[in-house]
Amino acid sequence: MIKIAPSILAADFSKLGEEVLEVEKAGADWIHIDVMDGHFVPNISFGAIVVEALRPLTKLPLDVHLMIENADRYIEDFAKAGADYITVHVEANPHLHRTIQMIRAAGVKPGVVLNPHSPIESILPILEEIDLVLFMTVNPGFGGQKFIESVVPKVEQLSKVIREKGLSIDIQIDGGINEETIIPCAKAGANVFVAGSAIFGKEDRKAALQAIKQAGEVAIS
Ligand SMILES: O=C(CO)[C@H](O)[C@H](O)COP(=O)(O)O
Ligand SMILES: [Fe+2]
Repeated sequence: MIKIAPSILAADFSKLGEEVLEVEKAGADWIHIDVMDGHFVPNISFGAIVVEALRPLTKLPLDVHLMIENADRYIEDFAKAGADYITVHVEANPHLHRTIQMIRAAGVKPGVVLNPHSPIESILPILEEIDLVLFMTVNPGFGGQKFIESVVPKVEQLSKVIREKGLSIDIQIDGGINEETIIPCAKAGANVFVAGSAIFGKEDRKAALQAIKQAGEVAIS
């Protein structure tokens, strides 16, 4: 089953609550929340208070993508704010086991993120500990960038490993997803798709979201 997670990074921040409600009504499965610190990535977005503000508005899972250094220091804050998933970058977290255990201990589902150039080998030792792997198909930091197709074979490889090990792990793709780029990713085994500009950048969010979802479903049918 294909899940769509609109990224609020591309929403109108002056009416963020309404934007979230609109994509929920349009059929969103998760809400993707991009946290950027201006260190790990060159951009600054927002912190846990935004998660806390959105939590009472929706029952959808809040999927918090931490593009920050020292993630351990902020896990408790995001958990208390109401995150359902917290994903951390392998490139920014040298003590991944500890970080993942902290997320789990805080009652949140942990996931790891790989930048487009990062090999899947770096996460094989912790596959049993996580609920989600996120493949970046752009370099993190900004919305609206072009999809990097060379990530797709990595998705296929990991998907095979997960199947062989009999694990139940969501594979998420983030960056440049639209109704065309979702096709090779879904075929490669991904099942959760972040889309920012391809949904919030469109007048008719429902039509945009449903077109992306349907393209993914057709690809795997
Ligand atoms: O993590 C991100 C950027 O670092 C965003 O989730 C991603 O860029 C979504 O935006 P778009 O769909 O417009 O590419
Ligand atoms: Fe993201």
